[in-house]
Amino acid sequence: MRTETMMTQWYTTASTKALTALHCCRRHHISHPFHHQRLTMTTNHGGDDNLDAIFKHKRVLRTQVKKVLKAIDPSLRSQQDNDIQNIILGAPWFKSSVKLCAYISCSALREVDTSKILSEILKDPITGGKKLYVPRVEDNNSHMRMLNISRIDDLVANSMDILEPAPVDSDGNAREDVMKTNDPVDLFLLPGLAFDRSGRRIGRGGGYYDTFLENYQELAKTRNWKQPLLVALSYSEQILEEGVIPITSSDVPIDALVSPEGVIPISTAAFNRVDL
Ligand SMILES: Nc1nc2c(c(=O)[nH]1)N(C=O)[C@@H](CNc1ccc(C(=O)N[C@@H](CCC(=O)O)C(=O)O)cc1)CN2
Ligand SMILES: Nc1ncnc2c1ncn2[C@@H]1O[C@H](COP(=O)(O)OP(=O)(O)OP(=O)(O)O)[C@@H](O)[C@H]1O
Repeated sequence: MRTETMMTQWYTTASTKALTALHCCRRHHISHPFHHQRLTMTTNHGGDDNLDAIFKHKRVLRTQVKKVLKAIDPSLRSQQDNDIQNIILGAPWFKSSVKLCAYISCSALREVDTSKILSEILKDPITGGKKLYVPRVEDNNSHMRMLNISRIDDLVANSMDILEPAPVDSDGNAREDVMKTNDPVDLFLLPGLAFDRSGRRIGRGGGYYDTFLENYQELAKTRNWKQPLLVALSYSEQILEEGVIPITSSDVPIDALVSPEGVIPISTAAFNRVDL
């Protein structure tokens, strides 16, 4: 009873903070794009024994952020889409990347548009020198693969209405799975619903990305590869105040955020990229 009351209080305070953060974002449009705080995120808020409360709180935050995203004026959203994509296209860490994993944005989900970035990568895959891998959900067990595509036409809508590649290409050959390749991925462009400036990220609740990233990081470690830079794309309204996003030990922290105001480096890896 006492624990329940305490949890409800914590949960209510956190929700109020989240709403305040959302309102602040909307009014002030984030005035400090470069936040020089290094990432030290090994503990979680409340511990895994509070898992139910954490998942419940994440669900509340998802609902609130979705509402805010739906309320953004389409022309302002489109402006943010352009700004974010232009920042990425002009960034040295993007230009120098050779093997990338990126998401195929879904406008119905109000995700930051990636179409311009994807077209640029796929424009001239031979001379452009970049290889692209995109998500394909395999089952309901949080299992996602990243498969190679070389043309936007390689994509078909899945049951969730998100475009994804068929497992085989038009010639009937199995698409390359990034977990089975011999070279490291340098860059992940990640979707998400909410973020903070310390690297916390909330996805859509499937656990797909966290599971995938943990497996990929493990693979990179066993092969002695440099870890990829994990960069999330975020509308200003999705960056929440510190202390609002609860995390568990399964949540993989991001290295940097790109919002219309600029790149926000977070981890030591991001700060060490002198070109960031
Ligand atoms: N563009 C894109 N592709 C992606 C992801 C993503 O977040 N964005 N995923 C990242 O995991 C995986 C797919 N996971 C997804 C999980 C939920 C929903 C979705 O439509 N959720 C609804 C709520 C559904 C419900 O609660 O019943 C929503 O968010 O409104 C979509 C994709 C792989 N591909
Ligand atoms: N109360 C709960 N107890 C244990 N596991 C849960 C609970 N609620 C949800 N989960 C599971 O935890 C996993 C991860 O959820 P989480 O909220 O971390 O996802 P996410 O970070 O939004 O997703 P993604 O990694 O795809 O972006 C999901 O597979 C979900 O089914």
